[in-house]
Amino acid sequence: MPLDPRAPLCDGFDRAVRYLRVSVTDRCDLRCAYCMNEHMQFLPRREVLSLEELDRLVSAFVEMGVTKLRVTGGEPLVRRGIMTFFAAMGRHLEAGRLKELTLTTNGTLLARHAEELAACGVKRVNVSLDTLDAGKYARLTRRGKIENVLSGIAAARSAGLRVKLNTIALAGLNDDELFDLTGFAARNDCDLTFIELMPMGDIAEAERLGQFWPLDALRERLETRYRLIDTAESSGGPARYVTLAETGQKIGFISPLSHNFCSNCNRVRITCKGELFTCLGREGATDLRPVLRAGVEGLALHRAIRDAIALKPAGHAFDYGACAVSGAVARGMNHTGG
Ligand SMILES: Nc1nc2c(ncn2[C@@H]2O[C@H](COP(=O)(O)OP(=O)(O)OP(=O)(O)O)[C@@H](O)[C@H]2O)c(=O)[nH]1
Ligand SMILES: C[S@@+](CC[C@H](N)C(=O)[O-])C[C@H]1O[C@@H](n2cnc3c(N)ncnc32)[C@H](O)[C@@H]1O
Ligand code: SF4
Ligand code: SF4
Repeated sequence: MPLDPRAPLCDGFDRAVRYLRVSVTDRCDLRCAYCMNEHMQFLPRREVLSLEELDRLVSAFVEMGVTKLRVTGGEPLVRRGIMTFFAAMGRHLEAGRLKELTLTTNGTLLARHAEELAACGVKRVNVSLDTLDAGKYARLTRRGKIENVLSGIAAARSAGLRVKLNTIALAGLNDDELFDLTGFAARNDCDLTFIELMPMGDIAEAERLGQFWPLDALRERLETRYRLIDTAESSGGPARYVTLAETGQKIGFISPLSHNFCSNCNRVRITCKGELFTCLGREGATDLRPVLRAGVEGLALHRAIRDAIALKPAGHAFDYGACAVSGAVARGMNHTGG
């Protein structure tokens, strides 16, 4: 008897998968030093799924019980026609199948698209911003202009979108800006989440080790100025939240290295080539593109997705020793979508 497509997607560790992250392009208008090589080679266009194919693929996951969709990349807003994809996904929100449609962006093109995103049903956006210093920003991103991100954040707020800032904790880069970043988030009514740097992509080991700033140390520094109140709040993601007693603002910590959260994982990822990665921190994917392009989706696609998720790994193996990184993944974050 055919399996009910709405039967919960579950892995071998009894973790229900309800959250899909889709990397709609591996391309980006920035070249953040911790994410990609300066001379990054992007995928040839023929390898990338069309927006119509991505729609069919994502819709299969929605039919199978995924309720949260995050669009990411590369930089999702550089993909031509991407607003038609958001508009198309809006139909799943209207039908009540999706509870949340959202995106993670570097913010450079947000000013142009914020109103339209809100019209498609997006309620909040995550904007990556690691420094408030224009010079540092230009160096870190190897080309970015911080004013574009700042106007993107302002436009998102004017469009009624809730903004969460994502900041990678980077030793020697933003460890002197902790209170500036916290103050900026408070003044602009943004949530703020700090993230530990993961060993992914083509970055030299010594550079990774030098940049890593564990969030326990960041938290200790935050405590020199604020009283941190732990909260039980969860967005279903890996972040743990505190409230700053003095300002009432919410600060999140995503600590894959120092506090592994894999046992509660609820997510899988698809790439713009149609690969299904069931774990961000492991090599190995299932190629769904041939099934999708054979025009036999329906049951065959559902079965391929279900079989892959059944084999989802327990978690990553990232570790920073005193002088070596282990468990690193060669695939860049822009490929899988962060
Ligand atoms: N190891 C690991 N890191 C993750 C995972 N999901 C997100 N992250 C890290 O957290 C960063 C921020 O993720 P976001 O895109 O803001 O997504 P989120 O934290 O799930 O978002 P919310 O829905 O706001 O909770 C990513 O860029 C990754 O660095 C995951 O499944 N595993
Ligand atoms: C790969 S980007 C894709 C979306 C968009 N371009 C952006 O920057 O928000 C998603 C997130 O991954 C984070 N990221 C990239 N490389 C990382 C790494 N090695 N460890 C942890 N997070 C990383 C970025 O800071 C960003 O917040
Ligand atoms: S982190 Fe995002 S903005 Fe920076 S290079 Fe990677 S994909 Fe681009
Ligand atoms: S590393 Fe893998 S198992 Fe752990 S939270 Fe991320 S995707 Fe889930």
